[in-house]
Amino acid sequence: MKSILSVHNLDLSIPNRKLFSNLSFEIAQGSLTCITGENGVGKTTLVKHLLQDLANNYTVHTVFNVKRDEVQYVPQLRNIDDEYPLCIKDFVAFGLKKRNFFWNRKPLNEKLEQILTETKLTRIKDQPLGKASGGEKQRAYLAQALCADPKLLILDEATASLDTTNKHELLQMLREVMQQHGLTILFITHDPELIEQYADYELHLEDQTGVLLEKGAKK
Ligand SMILES: Nc1ncnc2c1ncn2[C@@H]1O[C@H](COP(=O)(O)OP(=O)(O)OP(=O)(O)O)[C@@H](O)[C@H]1O
Repeated sequence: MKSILSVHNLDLSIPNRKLFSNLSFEIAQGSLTCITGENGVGKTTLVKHLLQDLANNYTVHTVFNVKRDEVQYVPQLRNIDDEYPLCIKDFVAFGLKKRNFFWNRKPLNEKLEQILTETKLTRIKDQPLGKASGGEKQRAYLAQALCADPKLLILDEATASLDTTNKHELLQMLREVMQQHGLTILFITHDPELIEQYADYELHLEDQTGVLLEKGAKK
């Protein structure tokens, strides 16, 4: 197994509480791993800590086979209210890396349209994101993250507010884009049905430690 991330004997505390003690696990490249555990166990804190180590090149407890700008984190909460003015396409385009002053618009536009197609947003791309449904918003967050060409994509409770149909649609989409873009995905969730159907692995966090379970989702 080629790992994209390995964690060795990590201790992690917040003020007045130890979240993890001697936590060790590896994440396989090209896999979809669900991170599970009770509310407050430390899933989000762990992910944020790993990203900090990566950004600071701190390799005592964590070894990454990606660079920080190859990782996209889609957070649990966003401030997108009904009045949010940007249309879906413009919101998604924020993910494009336009570092070069002389960047050529045509390939970037083609890439944007391709990602809008993959995330089934083409039909509604000119509508305001603020008026989009929960499922459409999640697809827009995913599309924006894909525009940055990540190798590792981390989604925090992306299905929490979605109905069953939309949850399955998002996970099916994730498996498709995973293959098309050669991605590795970490997906924080509480949903056992989604884990059984779509995860290759489950990293279950409990009692200050974690156990990695093989799930073997359909490829
Ligand atoms: N900066 C901080 N200062 C103090 N406490 C914090 C801080 N960040 C997180 N916590 C606490 O750490 C614990 C773990 O929080 P975290 O959000 O990582 O849990 P989680 O497993 O992602 O939970 P959920 O499933 O509810 O999203 C919680 O009790 C939270 O209140």
